[in-house]
Amino acid sequence: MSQSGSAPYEQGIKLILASSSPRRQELLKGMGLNFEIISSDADETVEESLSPREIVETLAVRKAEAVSVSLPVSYAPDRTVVIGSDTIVVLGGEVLGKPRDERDALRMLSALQGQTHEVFSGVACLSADRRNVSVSHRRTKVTMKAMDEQRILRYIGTGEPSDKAGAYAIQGIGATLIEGIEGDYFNVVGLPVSLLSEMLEPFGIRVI
Ligand SMILES: Cc1cn([C@H]2C[C@H](O)[C@@H](COP(=O)(O)OP(=O)(O)OP(=O)(O)O)O2)c(=O)[nH]c1=O
Repeated sequence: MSQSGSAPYEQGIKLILASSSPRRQELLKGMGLNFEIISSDADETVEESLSPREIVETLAVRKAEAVSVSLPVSYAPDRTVVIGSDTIVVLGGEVLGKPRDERDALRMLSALQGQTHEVFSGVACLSADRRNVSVSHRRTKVTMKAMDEQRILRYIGTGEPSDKAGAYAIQGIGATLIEGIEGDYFNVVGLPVSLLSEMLEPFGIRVI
């Protein structure tokens, strides 16, 4: 996937996305950057006392660190930057991650319908030697239309909710369930690209 002559390789830096999320891969591609994908197998359990911001930032760092420690020696640790990210949905203090099964998706969507919730995405950028670490997050408010159970079940039947925080995808059929948003749309999809571009600059990676 890496190519010479394209950012950030022209700057002599390798970029790695520590994510198996197709959404994050597409969004990073959309920034015009060349990168490699190495999925992280980091444990995603966190202490219940953490705030939403702390959860997404902790997990973003954990995912990036898990990949950085497993890199082969051919990656120059001071010239390799790893990106990790994590997204959660928060409704009235309750954190909603990815649904365990369809029943869990029904529970989540029944709670979210007709309400405004928040989506938090954390982003971590770190040099593979872990000398430079940058971590931040964005928060977006999303209002979902009121829906009856039949409509929710039909949406679950599309299969779209299964691997998405809060059991919906704003970028898919789920868009038709959304009344409005306040804040960064890309943050809801899983990667706040505008924030990420600012975070990459101190690592010598300029998007434009
Ligand atoms: C709210 C919402 C979430 N999502 C997705 C983004 C994330 O992929 C997922 C949240 O789960 P995450 O645990 O953040 O990410 P992941 O397991 O998919 O990928 P990885 O840990 O390897 O990076 O929910 C959407 O695609 N659309 C949405 O509207």
